[in-house]
Amino acid sequence: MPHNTLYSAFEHSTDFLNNIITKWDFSKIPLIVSISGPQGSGKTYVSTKIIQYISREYPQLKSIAVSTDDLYLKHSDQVKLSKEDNVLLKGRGLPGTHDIESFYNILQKLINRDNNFEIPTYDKSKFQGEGDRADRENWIHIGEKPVDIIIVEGWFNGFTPLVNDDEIDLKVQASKILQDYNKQDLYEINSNLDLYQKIWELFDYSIFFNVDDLEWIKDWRIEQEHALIKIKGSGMSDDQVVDFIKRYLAVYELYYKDFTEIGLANYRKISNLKLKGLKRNLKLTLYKDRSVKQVEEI
Ligand SMILES: Nc1ncnc2c1ncn2[C@@H]1O[C@H](COP(=O)(O)OP(=O)(O)OP(=O)(O)O)[C@@H](O)[C@H]1O
Repeated sequence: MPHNTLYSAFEHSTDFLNNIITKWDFSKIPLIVSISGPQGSGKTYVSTKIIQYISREYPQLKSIAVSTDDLYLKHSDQVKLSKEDNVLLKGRGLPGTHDIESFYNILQKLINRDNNFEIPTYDKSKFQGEGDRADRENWIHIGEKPVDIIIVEGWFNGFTPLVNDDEIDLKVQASKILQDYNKQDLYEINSNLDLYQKIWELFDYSIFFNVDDLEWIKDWRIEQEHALIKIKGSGMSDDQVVDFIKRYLAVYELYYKDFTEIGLANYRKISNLKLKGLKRNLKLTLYKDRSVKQVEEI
């Protein structure tokens, strides 16, 4: 593949995927690809373009994109969770705020090639921005034809928990951001993350965005909010954005560096011999303008 940094993240992603799609035996099992990257790095942008590309280049294949955001807890369940002490779980976003069982069951249905069912989506504008599951007419409807390619987009896809509290304590010692939080709260996030591993294990391949400076997330998020204010007339102030992003930064401090070094750790057995030699992760290191600085397959 051309490791050309003039190519966009989308072009690198489709090069990577072409290699897999042309060898994949779709009569056996659908292909599940994770797209992971920090807030604002371009996951939705790239996923959407990939889906359009697949329907153009491989019209016989049916593809869908789902986001882990779609499986946030229903508003009533998030309200219950927010009443507990952990400040990191007050509001949607972090490990522990998703309906993991439903998420897992949906992926299993897709793997089993079920048809005629629906995948929930999430409406962030409900309850004055607190969000809730969207109305049923806005869910993804899987029709008669089962799905061949599933893109699963999520900001902490593939993150693996630290093995014990001592490891977390070491991270806390090294991070000012983490020192603002109660250690028990961090331990709880870590055990919540453990519950997502069975979902990550269903991912066959992973494309992820690596950034050199996590401070960019704030600027990207501020940029998004300014765009929203322009369109809708309201949105968060810059200070509110900084406050909002703080909880997320704690999770990056705990797991991001480790994840970007190894990529997706566990995986479903790939039955197709033709695919055995292919690396499972496409790591795209981005510049702040989201152009590609470095391309690695790991
Ligand atoms: N490669 C790109 N070229 C041009 N614009 C881009 C590119 N990638 C992303 N954008 C723009 O940047 C903004 C953020 O991108 P996007 O919503 O895809 O990020 P995200 O990672 O899905 O963020 P979040 O986790 O907040 O949903 C969008 O306005 C998008 O159109």
